[in-house]
Amino acid sequence: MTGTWTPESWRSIVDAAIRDGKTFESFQMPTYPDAAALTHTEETLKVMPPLVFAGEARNLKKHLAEVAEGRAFLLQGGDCAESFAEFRADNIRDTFRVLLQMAVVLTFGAACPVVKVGRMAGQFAKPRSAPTETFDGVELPSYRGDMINGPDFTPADRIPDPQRMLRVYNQAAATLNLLRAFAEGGYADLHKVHQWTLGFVSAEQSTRYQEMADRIQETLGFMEACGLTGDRVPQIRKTDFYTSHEALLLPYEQAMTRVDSTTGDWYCCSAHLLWIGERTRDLTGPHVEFLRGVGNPVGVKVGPSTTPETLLRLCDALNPQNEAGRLTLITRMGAGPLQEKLPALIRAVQAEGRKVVWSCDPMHANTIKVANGYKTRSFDSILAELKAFFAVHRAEGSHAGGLHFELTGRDVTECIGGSQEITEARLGDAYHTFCDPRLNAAQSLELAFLVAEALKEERTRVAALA
Ligand SMILES: O=C[C@H](O)[C@H](O)COP(=O)(O)O
Ligand SMILES: C=C(OP(=O)(O)O)C(=O)O
Repeated sequence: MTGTWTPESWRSIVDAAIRDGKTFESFQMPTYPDAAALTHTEETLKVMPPLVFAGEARNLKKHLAEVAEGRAFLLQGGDCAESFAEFRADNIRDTFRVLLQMAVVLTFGAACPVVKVGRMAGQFAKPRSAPTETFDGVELPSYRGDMINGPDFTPADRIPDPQRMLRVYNQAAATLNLLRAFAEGGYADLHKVHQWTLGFVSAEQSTRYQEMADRIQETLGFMEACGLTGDRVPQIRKTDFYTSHEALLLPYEQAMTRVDSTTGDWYCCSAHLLWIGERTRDLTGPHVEFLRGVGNPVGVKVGPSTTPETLLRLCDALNPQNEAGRLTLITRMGAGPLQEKLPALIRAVQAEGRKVVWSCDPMHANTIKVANGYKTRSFDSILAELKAFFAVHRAEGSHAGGLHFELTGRDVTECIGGSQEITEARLGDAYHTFCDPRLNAAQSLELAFLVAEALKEERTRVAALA
């Protein structure tokens, strides 16, 4: 990856592969049947206002630099796949609220600043394990997310339609508008910590949360008595909230890429942070080529097959200046493989002094299909991977910097276990995901309390060594 980067330089990689008999699908992108309609959509998007400003992406990078240096923690989460059908204000609010609750549990429980990033306002394209799926002897192209084709199992719905990108743009703009209003317009005021509770959270989680909220309320009272009011400490009244998604559908991401007038650098203005998935992190592939040239903070998923050598080459390609906050490595291996593979990866990164954020996605290596046909994940496997992540980083003297969850603020039954004891038999009660199973709000909060303990322990240990 040493050639000149342009927003479209990824295309020459795809074109060369197509000449060798590959297709867009080889790179988890669709072949659009109507090329003129695709071009028209791209040209339309190119002149639309950006969804985020480059300055905001730079602010996020500064916050992530604090994470990379061990002084803060990253919480990233949201839907597996956002959808057109579930686009409603209460869904956005509930996911924002559970992230806010988790962040407050982590911040207060571990006395650690938390950088909040939603898998929201753009997470509409999905890589798939197989290009087609078969039901009752009928084979159709796989659903690839609402940005690409439709979820209904009909030939018409599964045709890739570029118009969907425009709908995504509009939905992302409206979602972002509401998120900004929640984050800055009073909803996220810490004085409201009692009001963020969710009715269906178990009695145990609820009591735990209320007790913590009481203590926060008391602390705020004390701070106010000392003159530290919301006017003087804006973080009490509002919060920073950022957006992210997998940069999978490159025609869309390219069309959303703009030159920042302040710095003259290119930024992909569809979200603050973009990541490359496990299936598309090929060093010579189009996704790495595209993201290497934009100024946003970027992430890359790191599965169990990643070797130390590959990881270092990804660092070279995506963070050649070794800038803290630019690159987040999101491991997703499962507890067992993580214990086996992560130490060597951390050591390689440490030996070369690479500045990265280490985050853990405990969802994607823990997907199972159960007898009744549902795809699910067990709370215990998710927790086991999180514990292994903290333990390995502790053993290697490295900062376990963040978490990446597929979650929703709704009371769904998609993952089994947790204190609600969701069983396989209950999965069908409220299984609404468009792709992979998400933690519900109660399970998310339960994990946040457990992680706060691990984080507090890490911070106490580091403080004792200082
Ligand atoms: O979210 C991640 C992937 O898109 C998802 O796990 C793929 O699911 P599949 O294996 O059913 O294609
Ligand atoms: C597809 C995803 O994950 P991964 O690339 O790790 O499989 C995802 O996070 O949506």
